[in-house]
Amino acid sequence: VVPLSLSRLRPASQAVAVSSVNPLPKQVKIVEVGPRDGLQNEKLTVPTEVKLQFIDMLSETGLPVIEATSFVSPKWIPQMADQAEVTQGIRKRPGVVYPVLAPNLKGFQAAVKAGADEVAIFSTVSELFAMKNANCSVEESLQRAEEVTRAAKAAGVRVRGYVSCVLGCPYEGHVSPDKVAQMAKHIYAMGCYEISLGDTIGVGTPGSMRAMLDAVSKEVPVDRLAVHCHDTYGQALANILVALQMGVSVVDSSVAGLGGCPYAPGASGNVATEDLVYMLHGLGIHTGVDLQKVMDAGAFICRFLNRRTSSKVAQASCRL
Ligand SMILES: CC(C)(COP(=O)([O-])OP(=O)([O-])OC[C@H]1O[C@@H](n2cnc3c(N)ncnc32)[C@H](O)[C@@H]1OP(=O)([O-])[O-])[C@@H](O)C(=O)NCCC(=O)NCCSC(=O)C[C@@](C)(O)CC(=O)[O-]
Repeated sequence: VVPLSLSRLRPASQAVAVSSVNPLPKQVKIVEVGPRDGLQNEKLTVPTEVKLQFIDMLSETGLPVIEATSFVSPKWIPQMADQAEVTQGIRKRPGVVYPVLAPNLKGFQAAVKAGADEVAIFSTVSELFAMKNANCSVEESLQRAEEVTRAAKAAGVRVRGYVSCVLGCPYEGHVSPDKVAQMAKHIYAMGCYEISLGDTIGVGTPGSMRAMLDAVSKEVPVDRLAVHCHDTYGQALANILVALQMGVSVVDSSVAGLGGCPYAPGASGNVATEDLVYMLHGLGIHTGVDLQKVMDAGAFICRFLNRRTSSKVAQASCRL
């Protein structure tokens, strides 16, 4: 396990020009990643019927996208071994999309067989992270992604793309915004309809988020970008606010702040969906999401996992 070293990550310290920002979006699409990113790192095996009840509860909240599971190797991520049963068992609510992660063609084919109507591919800017996370080089991860996007196009399946470690890598430290921009451009050109920029280890600041989005939005239209912020250093909401100010209107989050990549040592969960919704509604931004129902889903899964929610909003609402 390589510890997160602040000196190697060189957090950006440039001034953020908040006075010259764009108006905030009127509406934000929230991509709930709790059932996948949220659960993939949990030691306790969550039974399929609990996962399905969790997803069904999330389906009732107004969330438009719920990433349900991942078709990765069960040897690598045992928690996702029931990917086909989960995909088949969801009570799909009309209007809600249920993407699944597909790291390679084998995963894609299994996902389609199980009835997935959207998949997500992933790559990264870090050679060491690619090796730890997917046992391949960055180049190989792109080849796999290319195979998936080609097969998806032929099958009429939409593909979302992730770029990981966009604000820092647990193994390589500082990441150049230009490198992220080139990777995002590459994945976008493959045919992904949206590129989610992952601060996998949550080391970004509003300064580094701004610098990275400045570079990426020169290569990919900003309305095709999403941000995916882990909250390890408590910067996620601030980083998301900067992204909104820069025109991003799609944000990934995880109910109860669950999550983290098993191959990103030291990283904590995603920004909590409850906290994100609270902030967005406070800014007058429409999400279509019912906060109380999200808190109920968070309480349900936390009860099962026997853990305290990481959502500050859920914690506060219990005290009130
Ligand atoms: C990518 C692989 C599969 C390569 O795994 P590998 O071992 O290098 O692949 P392989 O092709 O040599 O195959 C080895 C075995 O795995 C099987 N296999 C091969 N592919 C599959 C598949 N799709 N589903 C099920 N089984 C599969 C294959 O059939 C074979 O089985 P065996 O012959 O040994 O019995 C592996 O490294 C893996 O599953 N890694 C897990 C990666 C992962 O899930 N990471 C976490 C998600 S990414 C993330 O969290 C970041 C993100 C997206 O949230 C954004 C952010 O925060 O930045």
